[in-house]
Amino acid sequence: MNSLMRATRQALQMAARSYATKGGEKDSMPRKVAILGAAGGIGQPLSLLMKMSPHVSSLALYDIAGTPGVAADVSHMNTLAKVKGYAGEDQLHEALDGADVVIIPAGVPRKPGMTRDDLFKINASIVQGLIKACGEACPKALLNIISNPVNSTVPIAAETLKSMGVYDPKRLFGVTTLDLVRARTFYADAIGVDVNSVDVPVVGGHAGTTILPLFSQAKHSGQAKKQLSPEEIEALTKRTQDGGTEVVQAKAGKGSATLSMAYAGALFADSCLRGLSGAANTSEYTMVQSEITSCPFFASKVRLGPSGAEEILGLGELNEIEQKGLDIAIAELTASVEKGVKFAKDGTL
Ligand SMILES: NC(=O)c1ccc[n+]([C@@H]2O[C@H](COP(=O)([O-])OP(=O)(O)OC[C@H]3O[C@@H](n4cnc5c(N)ncnc54)[C@H](O)[C@@H]3O)[C@@H](O)[C@H]2O)c1
Ligand SMILES: O=C(O)C[C@H](O)C(=O)O
Repeated sequence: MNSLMRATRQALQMAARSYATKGGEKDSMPRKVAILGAAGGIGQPLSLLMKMSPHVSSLALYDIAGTPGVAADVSHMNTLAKVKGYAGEDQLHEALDGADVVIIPAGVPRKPGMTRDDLFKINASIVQGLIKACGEACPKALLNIISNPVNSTVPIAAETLKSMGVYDPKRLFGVTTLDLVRARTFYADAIGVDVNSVDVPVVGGHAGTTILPLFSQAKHSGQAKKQLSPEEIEALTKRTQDGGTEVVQAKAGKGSATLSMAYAGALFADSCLRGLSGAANTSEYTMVQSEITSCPFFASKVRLGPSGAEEILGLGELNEIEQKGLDIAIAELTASVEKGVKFAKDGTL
């Protein structure tokens, strides 16, 4: 195995975090992962990365079209997972049947000048339809929602599953991992330390000011080359909140983050799989149904286990600026959650 392949596989093993199960043994459970929207900008590299995961034995690639090609391509990789492509709605249930984890990057991305909420009109129905199929075909699967606006699509998913009588709040996740990935990268660059040693909590939601990095709680090892001023922290906060827009503008009409999102989505899905297998110390920041703030859905650190989100951890101590940011985030996030719930209940767009 050459060094690039080894490094990539190691990265997929969650940056060399332990993959021992509680009993200290390697997981041997066959795990099925389904990706809905697998032929898209995120879906294709995400399919590649999940095919490289040592935790996936079966990979179902679903999209409205284009998946036979993606599946044929990815299936030639000499890694564990057996790959099958599914195209069109009449193959959706088969794709989902027996899935342990379903990753959903289906839907339209932003163009310059748009907010994530501008995607609501199209993506709300797409997510609702796909979640309904999940509720029918694999109600016990862990659902990883990537489709924007995440602040509304997660509550839409919850309401849809509730109306079917199969909602388990421990099994529904909004994927906010890209915000963590960005905050770590930007912070490590700013203070001049090894990015692998950096940890920055990012809580709240996944749009603009609802993305709240907590740099006062940032950790790293090694000697920082620079101490950051309050102005520099403010700029880092803004850059983290606007990370998605930075990519949308750079792509100039050709979509939003796909490669970094596929990486982030693979990290999160991999943690879900390790949690399912009982791996110790598995936690991620993710949006879940939550009581740690007044907002019914909120992203914070969550301990993952065999039943999904087993513990929602608190926010820790916030400084005065972060506390103000939290108040702003909660107000905006609550409105987006309500919008999602209303759509799911009466179809209001
Ligand atoms: N959560 C995050 O951090 C994050 C990051 C980046 C992008 N996103 C979001 O992810 C979504 C996808 O982005 P992309 O760049 O991959 O877009 P894309 O247009 O490249 O791909 C989307 C795919 O979804 C498919 N699709 C549409 N309707 C579908 C349906 N009913 N069933 C199955 N598949 C369907 C399309 O055919 C397409 O292949 C967007 O909403 C984007 O805003 C979220
Ligand atoms: O910004 C977007 O529209 C896509 C995604 O939410 C991101 O953060 O990159």
